[in-house]
Amino acid sequence: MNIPRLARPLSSLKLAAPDGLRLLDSFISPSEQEAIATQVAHIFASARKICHAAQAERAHIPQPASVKSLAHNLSSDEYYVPLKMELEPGSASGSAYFPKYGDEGHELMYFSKGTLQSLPPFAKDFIYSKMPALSPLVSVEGKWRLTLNHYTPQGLRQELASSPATRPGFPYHKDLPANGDVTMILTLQARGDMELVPETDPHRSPSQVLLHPGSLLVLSGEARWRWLHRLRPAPDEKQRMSVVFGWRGPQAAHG
Ligand SMILES: O=C(O)CCC(=O)C(=O)O
Ligand SMILES: [Fe+2]
Repeated sequence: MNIPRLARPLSSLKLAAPDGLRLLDSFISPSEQEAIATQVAHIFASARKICHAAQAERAHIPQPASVKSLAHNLSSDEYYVPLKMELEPGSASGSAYFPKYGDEGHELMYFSKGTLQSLPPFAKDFIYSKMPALSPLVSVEGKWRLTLNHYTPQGLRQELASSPATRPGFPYHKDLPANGDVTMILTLQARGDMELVPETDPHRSPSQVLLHPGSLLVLSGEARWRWLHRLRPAPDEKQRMSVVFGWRGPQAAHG
């Protein structure tokens, strides 16, 4: 295979890593990170704004008590807002925005259409310019899905109180089949502490991977389909964002 070797095999990976996991440190430069982070922050800011306006509108419509209490009982995981955002002139991208996805401070958004053309411009540019480096594992052709994660630290240190801030994590999961055969996680702004366990032995001590800003973690094969991964909550005041690309090849057997 023509895939670049692990840039940091021993210091970033502790314990045996699953087959199909590759960590590409410094996959993009600091200025590329900055440019992508600006775009992702802008998309989240627009989503919050649209959501806020829609809630304000709903608040003006009197709701029966039964509806109100039902709404309060909804698990936060089930609450998402479908959005159409015009990210480039003349074309609207459909997405689903979760203001709180599990842990407090974790916002998630995915772009649902599954085509390269429906993704925000920064994601298309990234795929066209950077994916050739992953050939032949991944190619530009095929289906693309994009998930954006935004993790805001909670309980920021006050002048007098000394409770440390904690950045939320993302609990153990396996990416949905709809996310395709290869998952690629681009880390922005702050380091992520990832842990992985085999789904058949979830209580064993996890393999650990440090995701440095600018790194790309590639999960395929065993690592994609047979292992679970999570991001540990971190005692850190820095916000972190991740851009997760899911790719399915044109010949893939899965529907
Ligand atoms: O934020 C991360 O690094 C991981 C995100 C993730 O696992 C996902 O979006 O499925
Ligand atoms: Fe994931």
